[in-house]
Amino acid sequence: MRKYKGCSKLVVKPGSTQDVSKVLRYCNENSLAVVPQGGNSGLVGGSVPVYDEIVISMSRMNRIRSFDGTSGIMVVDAGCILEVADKFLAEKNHIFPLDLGAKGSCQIGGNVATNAGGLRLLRYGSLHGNVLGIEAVLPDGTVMDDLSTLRKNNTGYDIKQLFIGGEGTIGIITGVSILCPQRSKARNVALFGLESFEKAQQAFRVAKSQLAEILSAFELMDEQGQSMVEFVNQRTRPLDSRYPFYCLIETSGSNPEHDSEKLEAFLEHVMSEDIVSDGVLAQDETQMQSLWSWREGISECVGHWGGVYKYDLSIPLPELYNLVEDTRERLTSAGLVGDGDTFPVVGVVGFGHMGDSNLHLNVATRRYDKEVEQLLEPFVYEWIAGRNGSVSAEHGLGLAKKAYVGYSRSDTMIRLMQQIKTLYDPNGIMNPYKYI
Ligand SMILES: O=C(O)CC[C@@H](O)C(=O)O
Ligand SMILES: [Zn+2]
Repeated sequence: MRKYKGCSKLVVKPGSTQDVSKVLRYCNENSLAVVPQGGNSGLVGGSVPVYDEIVISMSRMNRIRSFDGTSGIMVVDAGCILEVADKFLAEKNHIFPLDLGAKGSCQIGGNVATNAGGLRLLRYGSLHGNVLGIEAVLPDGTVMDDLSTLRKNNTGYDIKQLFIGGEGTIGIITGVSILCPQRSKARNVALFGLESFEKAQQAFRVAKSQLAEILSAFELMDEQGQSMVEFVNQRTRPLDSRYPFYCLIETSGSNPEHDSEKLEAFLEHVMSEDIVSDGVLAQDETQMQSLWSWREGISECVGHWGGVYKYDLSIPLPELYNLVEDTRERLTSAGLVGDGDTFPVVGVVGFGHMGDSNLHLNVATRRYDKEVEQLLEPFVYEWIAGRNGSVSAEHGLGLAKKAYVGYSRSDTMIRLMQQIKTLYDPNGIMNPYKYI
């Protein structure tokens, strides 16, 4: 996205928790600010050094420490790449409970520090539930060893939760223990086109009741986003016609025949009821990946023209797509959207994890433009606050939303967050200048 440019004279790459501890102790004693960095795949600038902070890269701490096949609990170093862990688990008939487009480069420590949501949350829940234990180094070098593998542990405040989504502001995660589900025997993917967002909601309702326990993803794409993927990747569309909306659903269950019958029955039902206009069911793994690529490709393809204003928002479902329409209308009526170099905006795209009410609003531009930015912010955040949504559903706050946390959190909660920050990091060395 190239929006945030970091600036640092020093990158340190610790090889162990003890190394991290020594580095932090030294930095704390000498008031040197640090930025923990995982795979650097975040979208809100959370791992970017703003002035001259020392980057602490976790890439050398990349081991899988242990896996227990009976409980499904895995313990990894923070710098372990998500895809490496998932491939390891595949051999053991398990999966990592989190999956996202950047899996080939993002690191588990970063995923946990940002409480990444991703494509499987609908089925497996958030990291707040799946992470069982954390090993972290506090700013003064103390190692907080809470690498529990217990599923139940009701012994007072659950401190590790502060590190999940804490964005490296109170300490550095060095190890994670996580509950990994059994890999499903059957996986199916279908993509379908719909005439309206109202119909997409109806399809979701039917999917939840008919596919129930096997539904593992319900994703939304709009035509603007799909036409960008088609243009940038030069691909032939999976459906013969174009529709204003598309949904991708995935099922993961234990019985291949039962699951495909269920999905076929679902498709038949929604098509005969005129909820869905057309649909395709992947016949093999290659086709499943191909259908997923129409969804996963959007994030990158929207950046093809130069810049993207990205918003990651939680919105009550019935209102979810209204924001895209309102934003499109706002920028269009200001004369900023169109073909040709004179228009800064190429298109306004909405997509996301519909099953989690999580919208990704992306405004694709030819350049970063003050007028566009002023029309977008604080408009988008005010719009969200007016609907009791969240200004960050799954990407975190980082630098991008530093000024906007108040749209989703009360003064009391912000004060408590500041007090927690001061308690853990009295010298303010941990990932400063970010949201807190
Ligand atoms: O680029 C975005 O706005 C979203 C990225 C990611 O969270 C996704 O769901 O594809
Ligand atoms: Zn997402």
